[in-house]
Amino acid sequence: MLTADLERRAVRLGALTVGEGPVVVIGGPGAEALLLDLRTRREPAGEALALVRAGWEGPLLVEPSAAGDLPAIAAAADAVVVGAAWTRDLPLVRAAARLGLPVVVQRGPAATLEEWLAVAGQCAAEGNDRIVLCESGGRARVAEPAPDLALLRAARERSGRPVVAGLGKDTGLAAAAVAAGADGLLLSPDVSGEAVRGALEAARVVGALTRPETPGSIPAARGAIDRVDAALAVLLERRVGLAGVIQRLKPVGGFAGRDPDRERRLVAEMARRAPTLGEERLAPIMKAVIEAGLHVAEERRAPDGG
Ligand SMILES: O=C(O)C(=O)C[C@]1(C(=O)O)C=C[C@@H](O)C=C1
Repeated sequence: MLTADLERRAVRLGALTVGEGPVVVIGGPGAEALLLDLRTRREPAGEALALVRAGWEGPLLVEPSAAGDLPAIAAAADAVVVGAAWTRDLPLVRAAARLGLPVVVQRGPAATLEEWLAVAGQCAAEGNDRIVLCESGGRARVAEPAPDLALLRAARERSGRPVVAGLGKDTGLAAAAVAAGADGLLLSPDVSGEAVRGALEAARVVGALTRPETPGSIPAARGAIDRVDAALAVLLERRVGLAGVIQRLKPVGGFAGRDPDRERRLVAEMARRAPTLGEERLAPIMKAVIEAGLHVAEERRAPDGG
């Protein structure tokens, strides 16, 4: 039995790596990889793929509408998606695994963890170990299927394989899925641009807080730093708003009402979570942050003559 101690088997989908590094967003236009569901297309597979490829050179994941689509997929896609509807069709699963492409294995809505991992095992038995699991949930609770995040977590731990959360068009659970450990978010091909942007933001900001990264190159390390800075910026913006509220509530606000004791205490508290920096290095950082907040509060009060 595989355990969480085993090195996670990251899978490359074209230029995109799933399972190590940042959370990836797959789906419609604006995402890092596109998803093409041939079940929704009228043209033959080859034509539909040529159309998509004419406008997109990046990673492309394709779900077949029938076994006959597989050769066209092998020729033009970066991964084949074995959707929930196919997981009971073992000949198709095996044929998909033999294409030589990574396989995304979606859990059937009623499948248990064991049944789901057994489908992945069928792919591995064909000599294809480039498997990504996809948890999209069942139809038990809400009109739209929603991923079972506990199951996603368990699948990731048990298999050591990357797991993506299938969110469809509703990206309301994007942040929760990233926090639960999803390696990627899989959206519908026809999802709105706004939903894609929301998923990308959740992947960056929540991923920065919850997902350890060990980048091995300067661009990867800069990418990781950019994600941490994105989370820092969100928190700094929130902090400046709260600091403004407190200036209005205090009997004497602004620079005149500065409270050095409170500033020392909050730096000491932060040093517990940032021991590498420690109080001495955090103090000037927080001084700059606090003073920026006080300047903004004074600017905002100025028009009222306050
Ligand atoms: O806690 C306060 O009294 C505030 O005004 C907020 C705040 C801060 O930004 O955290 C700002 C100025 C004070 O010197 C201490 C803290």
